[in-house]
Amino acid sequence: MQSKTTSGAMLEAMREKPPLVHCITNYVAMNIAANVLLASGASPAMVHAPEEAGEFAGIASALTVNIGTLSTQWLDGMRAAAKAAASSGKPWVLDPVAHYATAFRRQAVADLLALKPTIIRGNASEIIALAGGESRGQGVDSRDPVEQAEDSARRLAERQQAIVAVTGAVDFVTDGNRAVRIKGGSVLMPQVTALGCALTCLVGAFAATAPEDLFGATVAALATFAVAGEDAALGAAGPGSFAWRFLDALAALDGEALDARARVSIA
Ligand SMILES: Nc1ncnc2c1ncn2[C@@H]1O[C@H](COP(=O)(O)OP(=O)(O)OP(=O)(O)O)[C@@H](O)[C@H]1O
Ligand SMILES: Cc1ncsc1CCO
Ligand SMILES: [Mg+2]
Repeated sequence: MQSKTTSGAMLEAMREKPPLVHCITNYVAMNIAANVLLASGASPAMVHAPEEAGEFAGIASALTVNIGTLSTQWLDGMRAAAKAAASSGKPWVLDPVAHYATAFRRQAVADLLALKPTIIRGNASEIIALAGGESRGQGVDSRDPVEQAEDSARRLAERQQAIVAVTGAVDFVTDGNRAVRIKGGSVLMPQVTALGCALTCLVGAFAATAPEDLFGATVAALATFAVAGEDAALGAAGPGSFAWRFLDALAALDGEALDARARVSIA
């Protein structure tokens, strides 16, 4: 890999010193996202009220913002938190859930992009639309292959000066200059709601652990999901048993196994 420290070393470092991760995510995702962070060794806190979100972002080591179940109040909290994170130089991750669906979401994402997220994580339909292309997404679900979003991701990364992660059957990460693909996971993953949202929070956790290598941190989070997803699929009878097996697989994964099994290639 291209980073100085490996994905596995980052996972071990996170477990050694659990980072406090400020997550503003949606109602659907809050529980699974918090459990994903705990199983991976991070310390999640779901804080969205505008009265406290800015203050809390000052305490946490990284922020993640997800517009899945948006309201005006929540958006106020997101803006306050993003401003606080940006002004104190902390990494913050944007998950632009279904931003193409309504005028309210489009405006919200434009406002948040102006606050310069350090990392953007979305599915292929979201990233294509964010770069100005025609996406086939339906609500929160992607209907485009990741390969089709790769050029969009590169353009978006250059325009925003951010790292862009596109997830799907084969994930893609770019900073506009470098790019990698990550294989793994399971077809059951998009059958379990909010796993992508939970992954966005985990990207924040790795970014908090390795703020000096945000590209490597993003790859580490995606590789962690890819390997744990393969393990969880082994005995799963369907999405229900996959979901609990996935948490167990995350908790059981160690740095050595992650490095040995991560399938990351330069794109
Ligand atoms: N067909 C697939 N095969 C393997 N892994 C997959 C597949 N589709 C998605 N994944 C994995 O599922 C995880 C979530 O990515 P996905 O693209 O489904 O997010 P999302 O659409 O934002 O999800 P949500 O909105 O439900 O939170 C990622 O780790 C991704 O690699
Ligand atoms: C189903 C759903 N609706 C709004 S957010 C969300 C979680 C997956 O993105
Ligand atoms: Mg999503």
